[in-house]
Amino acid sequence: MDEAGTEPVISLRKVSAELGARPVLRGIDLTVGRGEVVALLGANGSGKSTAVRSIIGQVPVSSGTIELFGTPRQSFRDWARLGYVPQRTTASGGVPSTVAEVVSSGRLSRTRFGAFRAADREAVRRALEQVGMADRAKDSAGALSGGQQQRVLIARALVAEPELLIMDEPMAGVDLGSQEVLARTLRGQVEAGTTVLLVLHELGPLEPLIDRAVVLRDGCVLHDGPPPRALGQHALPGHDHVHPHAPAGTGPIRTGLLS
Ligand SMILES: Nc1ncnc2c1ncn2[C@@H]1O[C@H](COP(=O)(O)OP(=O)(O)OP(=O)(O)O)[C@@H](O)[C@H]1O
Repeated sequence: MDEAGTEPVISLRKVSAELGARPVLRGIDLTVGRGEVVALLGANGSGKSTAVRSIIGQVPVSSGTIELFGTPRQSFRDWARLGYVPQRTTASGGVPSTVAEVVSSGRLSRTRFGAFRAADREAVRRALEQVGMADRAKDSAGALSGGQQQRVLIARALVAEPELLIMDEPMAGVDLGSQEVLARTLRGQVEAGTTVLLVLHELGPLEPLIDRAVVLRDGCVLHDGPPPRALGQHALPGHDHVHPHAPAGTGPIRTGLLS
């Protein structure tokens, strides 16, 4: 643990990244302090996913520095301290596995030599309970609805009891019931002191939990401060965000994301 209590959990300074020949992040600064809940907002293609993927090392940066828990990302090894929920793909990944198996995979970083003990099995049960999926543990992950799969992916991130949770659009394509479960789960995490960085396309039901919002536009930070009021309320006509997971034919979702 950080003795001083002031060291940021995530720190990006002047980070730039290119995908192919395209500059996607253009010198962004982003700091997340211990216990903070920060929303990363912005229009489609503004660089939100690329920013979080650069933090976890999935996207190389061309300049700037990234630190996790005060350690330069290149030398950071303590990945069990971090839980990551990617932008939703299927929880089963095409491989037939049960809900309990998917969640157990998130616990490997906490086991000794991969051997599961009673405490690990208990952690899996608890994580599934947190997301309201304890009764589905033996079901095939591929047979679940999108919202249920998202709950399983969140349980997989929580099962290692991370200090930092990074989630890429956790509410995307998730039904109202699951959204409420996820908001409640996240509230529990925040109350327990977990630091959270969330990519969102609107604040929605998570708004009361958000301490600060960072809005990206075209790979640059447009706003860093209190969550802009208008952002959650679909307020500004003409500022559309088309969600990649939106069912065909639903049209753009208006979010007023200063795009
Ligand atoms: N593998 C890739 N190769 C080239 N360009 C890419 C690649 N992945 C993403 N991009 C481009 O990078 C830009 C930023 O993408 P990114 O996914 O970070 O945006 P985002 O803000 O998360 O968008 P969304 O809200 O749609 O998820 C987009 O213009 C996108 O087309």
